[in-house]
Order: sequence, then C-alpha cells, then structure tokens
Amino acid sequence: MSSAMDYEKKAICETKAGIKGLVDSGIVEIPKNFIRPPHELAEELNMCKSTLQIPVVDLSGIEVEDRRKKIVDEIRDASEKWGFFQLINHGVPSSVLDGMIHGIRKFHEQDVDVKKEYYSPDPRARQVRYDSNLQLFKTEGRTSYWKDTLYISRLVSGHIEPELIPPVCRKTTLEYINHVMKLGDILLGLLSEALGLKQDYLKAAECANHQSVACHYHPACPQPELTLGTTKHTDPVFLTILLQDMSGGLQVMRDNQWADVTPIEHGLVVNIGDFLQILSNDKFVSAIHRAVAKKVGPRISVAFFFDGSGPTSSKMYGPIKEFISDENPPLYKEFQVSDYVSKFFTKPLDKTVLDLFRL
Ligand SMILES: O=C(O)CCC(=O)C(=O)O
Ligand SMILES: [Fe+2]
Repeated sequence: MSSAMDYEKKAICETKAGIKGLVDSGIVEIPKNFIRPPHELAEELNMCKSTLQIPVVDLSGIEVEDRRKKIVDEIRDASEKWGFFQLINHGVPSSVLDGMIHGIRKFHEQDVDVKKEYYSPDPRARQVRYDSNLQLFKTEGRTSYWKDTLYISRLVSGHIEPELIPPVCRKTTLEYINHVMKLGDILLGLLSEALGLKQDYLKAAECANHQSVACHYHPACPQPELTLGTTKHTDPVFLTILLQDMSGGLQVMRDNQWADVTPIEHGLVVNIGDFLQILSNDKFVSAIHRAVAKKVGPRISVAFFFDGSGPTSSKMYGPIKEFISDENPPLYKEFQVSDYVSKFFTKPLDKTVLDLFRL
C-alpha cells in the first residue's frame, strides 16, 4: 500500500466522515483503492449494454382471483428469467417512500459530529451502524466502493428497539419497516404460489423471520467510470425489496450484458436472493447486480433484506422436497444459517453462497 493511500485511509477512518467527507473536502481524483483493477475496466469497455428492461408487475386488483393468477404468472416469469422485477401499486404509500429516502439523506448529510457516533467498520459489533466499507482497505487487492451505508441489522419480524435508530430518520424508518414487512408477506405468498406451492409455504418455511436494511448514500463521484457504487454481487438472503431514488445506477446482468434498472417513481425493485434460488432448486435465479457511480449525486437506495431464521436456530434449509424427484435431483446440499454465517466470513471473494452449497 502506498503511503498516499495510507494517508487517505487514515483520513477517512479518523474523521469518520465517510466517502461523503472525502467528496466534501474537494477531491478531484478518487483515491487509488477505489479504482477497479485494469482487467475489469478493460473488460467493461468491450461489453455490450443490454437495452432490455426488467419486468414491471402491477399489484393492483390482487384481491380479485383472476387478477391474482395473472400477477402470480408474471412474477413466476420474471423470477425465472431475470430474478428481478419492479412493483407498482404495491400498497406502500408514496409519502412513506419519499419519507424514507429523505430521512436517509438527512442521516448521511447531518453534522459529522453526530453521525460519527454511529460509525463502526465491524459488521458484528453493532445492530445499527454506519460505514463506508473501508475495512476493505485491509484486504489486499480488494476495491472499495463509492458509498456510505447506514446498516440496521438483526430485525426480528420487523421489530427493533426504536431508540437504536438515529433520531434524524427514526420515524420515517420505522414507518417504512412497518410497510415493507406487510409487502414482504404479500410477496412471499405470491412467490409461493409462483412455485406451485401453498400460499403460506415460504413463510412457514422460515424464509423471512429476520431482516436487515442497508441504507446507501452514493455521493457524486469525480471519476465515476473508474469505480463502482456497489460491486457486482448476488444477495446472500431470500428476498430483497429495494427502494431507489430517481438518480438511476442500478444494473442487473442478463445474458452477460448489463441492463439498467430504470427507476420508476414510487415503484419498488424486488430481487430473488441466493437462498430462494437454492430452495427453488434453480427454478428462480438470484441475479448478479451492481450500482454504478455517477458524476452527480447523491443517489439514495435502501435494500431491505429478508433473511431466514437466526444463526442459533437449528432449522435446515435446502431444495424444497416437492421439487425433487429422480429426474430432478437436488442441486444443493442442506444447510443451517449458522453454517452459512461461519463460511461467509472466510469464503473466497469470488465465491457466492450458491457455490458454497452446490452439490
Ligand atoms: O444501490 C443499489 O441500488 C443496490 C444495492 C444492493 O444491491 C445491495 O445493497 O445489496
Ligand atoms: Fe444487492
């Protein structure tokens, strides 16, 4: 590591002002540790961009039987082909969505002296913490991302001690959690039906008992083409509901091309996570996605993750028995959340959850 990089790392960590602090200091070039490796940047230049758009599913009329059937068909198709879709008329009030984005922006833009109280680079240390993935400096050859994130973790059925949430965004965040939990229930029902199972199957299978929320703030970036807001990844959870502002930047991989997930005002993005791909025995896909950095900012996005039972539970997960036959053998071994957690922190960077459990 160069001494210049050491200085930048130290400055970001010590001020606890995040990437936002770096931008506010007036930099015109991004520090080296944010620059993606040359082979990645070269590969990018040769890659075609997809003009396809992820499907949009309208949830209005869901209580009418025929309409629900059509919605289930659309969700099945999107989950099989893309692993991604957008929802409109999903029942979460526009004021709650706007309030969440506004609250998260206020958190990241508040006085650093207040914000830094929440700063912690250790994912296991605190239930609510803010960080800029600077711990990645420590890992040789790993690039840092152009974003700061407020993490709200270890929610149990949507519950968290309200006082743990920063006052500046407490009311709006609690409201948002409350509504997204309800939408999560509706979605689990629709996804169960899309898999040909009873409506309460995925909920009863403990696919969403725990939740966490990652509230991202991507500041304007002076050299966006050299870095990323979030590197390409799949979500190591069952299901994600993502709220994004109108800035754009989220992309999903389809047939080896990046497709933009163009924001829809007051829409929500849904994506299938690794564990749902495993349960469905590869019927549904957990798609690779990323967020590009932008010259203008900030961009706010909020990923609400639905996770399984906690690491102390002995609940086993694996391909759903109903899908397994001599012709369709299981593609993954069974596992407990604790197996996954212990492997996750030591797994090689290029391995996903799917690789860890594939037979
Ligand atoms: O910022 C985004 O739109 C994507 C965030 C994301 O993929 C994640 O938090 O897992
Ligand atoms: Fe993600």
